[in-house]
Order: sequence, then structure tokens, then C-alpha cells
Amino acid sequence: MQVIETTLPDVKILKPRVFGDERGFFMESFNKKQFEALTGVDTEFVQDNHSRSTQNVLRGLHYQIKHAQGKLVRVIAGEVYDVAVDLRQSSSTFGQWVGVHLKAENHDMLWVPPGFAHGFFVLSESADFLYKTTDYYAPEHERCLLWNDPALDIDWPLLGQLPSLSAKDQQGAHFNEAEFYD
Ligand SMILES: Cc1cn([C@H]2C[C@H](O)[C@@H](COP(=O)(O)OP(=O)(O)O[C@H]3O[C@@H](C)C(=O)[C@@H](O)[C@H]3O)O2)c(=O)[nH]c1=O
Repeated sequence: MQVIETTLPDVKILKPRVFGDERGFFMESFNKKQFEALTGVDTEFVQDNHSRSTQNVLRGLHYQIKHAQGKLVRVIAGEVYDVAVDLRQSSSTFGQWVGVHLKAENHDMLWVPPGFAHGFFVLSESADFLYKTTDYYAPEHERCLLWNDPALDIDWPLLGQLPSLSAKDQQGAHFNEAEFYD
């Protein structure tokens, strides 16, 4: 496993070592010791999630104001543009975002720490998205930021039309009115 830094110091790309042979491939998709060594984060993951989305779907930007979830995310079929927004008010990168292409072929993962909003846009015909979280889903504490809020100015690689959003995500809050963690 290798680590690649992003423009936000705490958000990291993890590149697993992939052993290919005539049968296919093998990789360790999670190894606690290596994860801690590469990210400096000593945490426990308590929930695994799997979603499937069709092309042009955008999910997000989601976060929990209590029970903040760190997320280790990856794509096992297809390709997405994955975005993390720093919502930690004490952070020097508060309000900044980073976007990374994640695709099944290269097996890259993204570590999104607790305190960030997270979302993704599906570029391929469909995408299977898998992630581990450091705290449980807590719908009463879940909040949604508006994906296209001008205050965030996220450069989504859209496909020439408006993305497809859940009813909840269409009503995301503007950054200037959002509730934060600290
Ligand atoms: C996220 C989640 C949803 N659900 C249920 C609630 C709802 O009926 C259904 C679909 O939920 P949502 O529409 O919120 O699913 P989705 O829009 O995929 O939500 C996810 O989006 C990405 C971007 C994230 O970062 C995740 O943390 C999560 O918020 O699944 C759970 O039971 N457990 C969970 O952990």
C-alpha cells in the first residue's frame, strides 16, 4: 500500500499493492496496521456500506454533526469523481474541497477524515461504491450541503446535463447557512 497526498493534508489517496496473475488479481483492501502507518490515524471502522448508482448520479455532500464519520472509500465497478469538503472550523483548510477520480481499474481508495462532507458523481455507465466508516449512520445528525453551492465552487466533471440527485440532496444547505461540528 502506498500513500499519495492530496491538496488537503488530511485527505489521502491509498494505492493498494495488486498482485495480478493468470487467474485475475489479489489485493489487501484493508489492513489496519498499514492504514495506521500511512495515514497516522488510529481508528476503528464499525460499518461497511455498498451503493450502486447509474451514470450522472450525484450523491452528497453528506456529513454528520455528531458521530462524525471518517470514510475509507473505493469503487469496485466503474468510475466516480469523489469530493471531500473540510468542515472543521478550526482547520486551516476549512471550507476547501478536494476532488479525486476513483475507478475500479486502479483500485485507488480515498481516506476522508471525520469532519468532512463527502459526495461523488458517477462518470461510468454505473458504479459500485464501497466504503468503511468510523462511526454508525445517525440519520438525526446527518446534514447535506448543496453540491453546487457557489461558496464551495466545486468543479464537478459534469456530463453536459444536470446531475441526478435524491430529493434530500436537491435541498442541501448552503455553506454559509450550514451547521458544523465544532
Ligand atoms: C447512509 C445510510 C443510509 N441508509 C438508508 C437510509 C435510506 O433509506 C437509504 C438511502 O440513504 P441515502 O439516500 O442517504 O444514501 P446515500 O445518498 O448513498 O448516502 C451516502 O452518500 C455518500 C455520499 C456518503 O458519504 C455516505 O456517508 C452516505 O451519506 O439507505 C442506511 O440504512 N444506512 C446508512 O448508513
